[in-house]
Amino acid sequence: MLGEILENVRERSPLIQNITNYVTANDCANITLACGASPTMSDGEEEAEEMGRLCDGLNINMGTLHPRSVKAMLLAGKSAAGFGRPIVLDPVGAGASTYRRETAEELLREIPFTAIRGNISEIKTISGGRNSSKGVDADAADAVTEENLEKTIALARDFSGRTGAVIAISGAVDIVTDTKNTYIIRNGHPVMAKITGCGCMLSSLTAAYLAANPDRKLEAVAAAVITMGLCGEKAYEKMAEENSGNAGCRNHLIDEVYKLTGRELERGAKYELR
Ligand SMILES: Nc1ncnc2c1ncn2[C@@H]1O[C@H](COP(=O)(O)OP(=O)(O)OP(=O)(O)O)[C@@H](O)[C@H]1O
Ligand SMILES: Cc1ncsc1CCO
Ligand SMILES: [Mg+2]
Repeated sequence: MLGEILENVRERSPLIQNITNYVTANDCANITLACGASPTMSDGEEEAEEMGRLCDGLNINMGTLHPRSVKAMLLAGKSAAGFGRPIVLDPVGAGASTYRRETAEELLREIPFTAIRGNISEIKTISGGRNSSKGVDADAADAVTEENLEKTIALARDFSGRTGAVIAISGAVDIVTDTKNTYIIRNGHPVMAKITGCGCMLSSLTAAYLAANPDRKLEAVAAAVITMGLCGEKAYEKMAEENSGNAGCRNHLIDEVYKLTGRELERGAKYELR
């Protein structure tokens, strides 16, 4: 079932529009290709509306915000929504500045997101109006632990109810939930927090998986999160064999997504569904 979701991406090869940051844009484009989809990274407001129509899915990432990109996000988001395309929000560093927090609020007001994917600090900020963060990375004090797992699931389910979106919280433990069902995912490796853009790449994957599986939203987001975690584990093994660093690991990560089969995804998945 989860494997079928990846196979559908390869079969249907959806076009994914990414309005994203300049730090990790190239990695997002390559991981989109690696999973079998096709990326476009254009962020000009002049073509945003047309791109929103042309694409099969849209990923909006707040990593390096400025007024022109925000205009493009709003235009593309409204256009994509009008054509029923799935739209993902990655609220990068939402708590780091007033501009980011207010932009996240505006995007949430104006665009009906299909999924919202962020680290725990970002999701806490945009779900509760809290105003703190450690830049674009999760604050260690927010980490999801076995002790606060239930509370975190409740927060994510409540946020899903208020937005209508599937909520994905990434970290050592990943939570993917709608209002009723929750995947608790334990794939991944700590080295992933040392590669900038693992979260950004995951959001691009999420848009691709959703676009190819529009009727299985929760499963599609969970399959994307498991793909990223599992390929992170495989990439770490290669990194350790080679004694390379985080840049080598980043390349292996993209390669592992390229090579992953549906069957391997199912075999390697470590999750509990509640
Ligand atoms: N300590 C960890 N153990 C296992 N997997 C992890 C760990 N930290 C992050 N990951 C994995 O890394 C990926 C990205 O999650 P993370 O929460 O670091 O995103 P992020 O903060 O948005 O990243 P970025 O903004 O750099 O793109 C997810 O697949 C997650 O499961
Ligand atoms: C480091 C960084 N700064 C803005 S976006 C980005 C990539 C990770 O989110
Ligand atoms: Mg991020």
